Amino acid sequence: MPGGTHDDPELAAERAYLTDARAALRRMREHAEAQSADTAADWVSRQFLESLLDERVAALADRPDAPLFFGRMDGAPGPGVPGTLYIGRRHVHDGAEGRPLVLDWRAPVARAFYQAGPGDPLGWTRRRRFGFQGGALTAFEDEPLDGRALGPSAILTAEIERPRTGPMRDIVATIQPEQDALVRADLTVTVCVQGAPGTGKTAVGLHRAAYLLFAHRERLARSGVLIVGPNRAFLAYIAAVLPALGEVSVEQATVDDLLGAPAAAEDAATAALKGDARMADVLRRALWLHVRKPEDGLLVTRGVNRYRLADHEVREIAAALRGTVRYGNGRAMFAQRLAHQILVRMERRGEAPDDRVQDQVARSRPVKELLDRVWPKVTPEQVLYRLLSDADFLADAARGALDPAEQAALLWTKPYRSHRSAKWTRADRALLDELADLTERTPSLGHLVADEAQDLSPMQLRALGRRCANGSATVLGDLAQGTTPWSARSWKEVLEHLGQDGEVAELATGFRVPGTVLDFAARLLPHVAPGLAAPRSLRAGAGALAVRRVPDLAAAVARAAAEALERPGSVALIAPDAAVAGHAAALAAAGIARGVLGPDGAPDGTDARLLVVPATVAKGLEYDHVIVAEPAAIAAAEERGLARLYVVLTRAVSTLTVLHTGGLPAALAGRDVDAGGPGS
Ligand SMILES: Nc1ncnc2c1ncn2[C@@H]1O[C@H](COP(=O)(O)OP(=O)(O)OP(=O)(O)O)[C@@H](O)[C@H]1O
Repeated sequence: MPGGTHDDPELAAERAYLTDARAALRRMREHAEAQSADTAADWVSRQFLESLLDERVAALADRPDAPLFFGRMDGAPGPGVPGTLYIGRRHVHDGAEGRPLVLDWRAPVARAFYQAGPGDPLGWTRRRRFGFQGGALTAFEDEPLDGRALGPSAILTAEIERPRTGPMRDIVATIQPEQDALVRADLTVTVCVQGAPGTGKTAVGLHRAAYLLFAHRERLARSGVLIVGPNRAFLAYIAAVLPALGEVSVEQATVDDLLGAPAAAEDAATAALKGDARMADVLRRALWLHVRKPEDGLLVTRGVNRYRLADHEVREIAAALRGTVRYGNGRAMFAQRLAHQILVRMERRGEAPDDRVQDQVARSRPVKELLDRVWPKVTPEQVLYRLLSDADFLADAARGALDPAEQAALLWTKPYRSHRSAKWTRADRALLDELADLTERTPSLGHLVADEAQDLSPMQLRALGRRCANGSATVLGDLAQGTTPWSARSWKEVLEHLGQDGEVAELATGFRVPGTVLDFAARLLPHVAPGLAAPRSLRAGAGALAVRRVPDLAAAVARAAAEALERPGSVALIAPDAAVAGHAAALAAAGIARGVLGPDGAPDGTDARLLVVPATVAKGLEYDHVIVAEPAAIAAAEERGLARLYVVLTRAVSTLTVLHTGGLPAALAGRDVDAGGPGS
């Protein structure tokens, strides 16, 4: 029901309202700018106040490209709520009377904009959505909430089909009811979202972070919010969403950023074994094997006096602590408890030592020597080094957890000279993190969002779980897009490894991928995730798919790229990793400007509209036009190659062109595919 043409008086009234709201925002900003930090009592407070005021002024900027409001609700919702509400990215009020002109989309009353429907209008009679071009209000669309069935929203469809240029955009104007329910889930609740490609999981995770920061600003400002994504390209792609929603203080990181980048690679089977949750027990035992049974007592001399603890007393103190506290704390407590017993001896002799004496004894040479024999200081690197290089030590630590063949697989074939020269792999990094936590507690954040979580190993999930142990998490992913040998088979297990109780929700409507393309990719589903239902797309996508057998791949790629570049929006050629350099060179030779994403997802600095993307980096990304070169080679390149291909085939917003020379993988082939689509 699109409404509002250019000379419509109602559209003119809405434009006038926008002008008023912009003027009010300008006044709010001027007011904030006029505030002074001079009232601060001291220099430190002044600095703090100045930065707060700067932040406030920045938050009140009127971004010309981002509409100040995008929706309006009319009706009689109940006492205390105005009959008309405008919903936007932030609160705007009329300075003189404090009258709200625009309501932040995250405010509780704004929920109706996303949730009200003919079945449950929540007291409202009409929802209006606004269409903008640049910063100008150009159209509106009304949806009556009086029981009549709603047609699809033209503004939503236009928003989805708007060509992609640059990084991911926010979706505040068009969040769908089932997405909104996840975005607004309570801070205490861990939400786990299973969703097919393009159902908006990433968007939901980012908007949930923004919502939680609004609803629990103080608490989360203290404890922090972290977004974890699969690689640099993905983080760069999503980086602009939260700042556009006014949230600049959310940390975004890859697992490598958190745990340390790998310095060596290893085979998938070993990595999978190291990522297995059984390693947690092995590591715990390996660390505690360093605590030895005390053989001797303790003799402390102070001046002419000597104080003695019998060997059995020392043993009792060690035994009481062993395994009940973190290793590092245990060492400190062992020293203190020994010193305390010495103090008791002193008191028995009529002395009156104070706490300082206990500290001195705890730091004394005899206590230190005993500590080094019984409860030595060890670093995570020392423990893991020993575990991976000393077969007997590994056998002790892994007894009952790993069989002999698994133990043999863990040992380095060529051990490093020392723990200092060891080159740690990505899986080792998670083990080191576990050991660090067994030694000293990892601080917890308030909330953690983990995207593409299906790819994380149990040990990596445990590492993330530690970082939200006193908070909650939003876990996002798709079991069908699991491409690592340790990819999750069930969300229940993922939540268990993360250490969080959570509800699993499913998003079923695809917003990115046109229907014909999604149906084509879904042929792979029975092979990659047999339990999952085929996703359904919001858009039919006639003419969006072309699958061509070609005699000369390089020539066909160049032709498809040139055709795609004639259309608006971003273009990607996704190819097997090993073929990326060849395609990049061939395109350059054909005179077609292109950028290349590196193996870690870092762009090469060129700003060409066509990007050559290695298949293993494409996860989470999207482009208007996607060309996939040689799907069979993508499928054959790795153990879960069909899942990788499923990811690759679901990156397109408008068109997908699949080019192959030697046939498609059997799982994908069908009689109807070598025809039609873009450019035919
Ligand atoms: N409610 C919505 N309104 C408009 N666009 C939407 C909506 N939900 C999702 N989208 C768009 O659909 C696309 C896919 O969203 P997103 O990347 O969050 O999906 P995803 O489920 O994480 O996909 P993948 O599994 O492939 O990583 C994005 O361009 C996003 O902006």
